[in-house]
Amino acid sequence: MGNYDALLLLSFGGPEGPDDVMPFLENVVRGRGVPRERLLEVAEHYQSFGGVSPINQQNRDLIEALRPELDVPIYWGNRNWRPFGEDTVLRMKADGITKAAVFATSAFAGYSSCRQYYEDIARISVEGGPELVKMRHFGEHPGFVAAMADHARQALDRLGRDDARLVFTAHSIPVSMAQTAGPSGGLYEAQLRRSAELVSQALGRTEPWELVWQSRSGPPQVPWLEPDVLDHLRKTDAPAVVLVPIGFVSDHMEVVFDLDVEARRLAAELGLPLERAATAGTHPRFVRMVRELMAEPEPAACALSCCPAPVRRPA
Ligand SMILES: CC1=C(CCC(=O)O)c2cc3nc(cc4[nH]c(cc5[nH]c(cc1n2)c(C)c5CCC(=O)O)c(CCC(=O)O)c4C)C(CCC(=O)O)=C3C
Ligand SMILES: [Fe+2]
Repeated sequence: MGNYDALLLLSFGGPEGPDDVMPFLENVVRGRGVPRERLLEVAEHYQSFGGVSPINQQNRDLIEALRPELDVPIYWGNRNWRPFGEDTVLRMKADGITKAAVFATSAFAGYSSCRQYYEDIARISVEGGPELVKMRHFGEHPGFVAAMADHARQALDRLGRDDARLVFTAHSIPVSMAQTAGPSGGLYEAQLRRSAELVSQALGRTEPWELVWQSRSGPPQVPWLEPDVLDHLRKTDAPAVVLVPIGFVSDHMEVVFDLDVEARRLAAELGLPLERAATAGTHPRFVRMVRELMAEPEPAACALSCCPAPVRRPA
């Protein structure tokens, strides 16, 4: 395997109990101008799941699935909650790790999905500690595509009808952030569309699919990518829908709340047959992809001008 002596799984982090929820959310939105009401609403989503985000267990499961695949130690650190990346890197240094591949749990270009992980790497890196090399975007990698296609197929089978439409979903982001994603802009959406098309092709489908957005945050006066998945379901002429959360790598809170609770409830009200495809999670082909990424030539870091941080607004 390449010349890495460890893998660092770098993730978002999430609360592990009711008392963690508000401090976690404060970490996430520090300086990002997310209105208080939105924060309290999202806190309720977490509290309705006992204050526990599924993302941490998902990451633990991914690490267990990766162990037999890799011949180097695997470390885990987060941006917004324990185990914090800062602490993990100190352990890696103490263990004598010199150069680690960084697998960020986010597949596509953009500030939130890519640049912010570079910022994390810069912040947590320490003198005499491991060099941290971020792996490339993987939303169009055959391993990711095959895992998503497999899960979409299973959801189609559960629904049991061949007239269902594939409706891909991804996290909405501010329009300004979408416009500055990638070296020449628009790369978040462009990569998502290519990935969705590859999944559709892998299923041998020629029917049209759609890409819609979910989990909008931020102040209402700032435009974010649309249409929202719920608005889309209200208007769709599709006789049945399979939601494919292509923009997420595991079934975390946005997926289990915004899709499995909200979208499902709406579909039931509308009488619209709907299933949700699983995310890549620990699909064996996805797990193998991590090893394949580590065996590739060391990826060049994105240019610093790429996916700039949004202008900060006070809450
Ligand atoms: C593109 C994207 C991804 C996908 C790529 C990736 O996976 O990295 C993603 C993932 C995630 N987002 C997550 C959670 C949150 N995101 C928030 C807020 C925001 N997300 C944004 C974008 C994205 N977010 C943006 C532009 C904001 C506005 C504030 C800001 O500019 O930062 C907020 C604040 C409250 C609110 O929702 O308003 C929370 C709690 C969790 C953890 C879930 C769990 O606990 O299971 C995960 C994996
Ligand atoms: Fe988010």
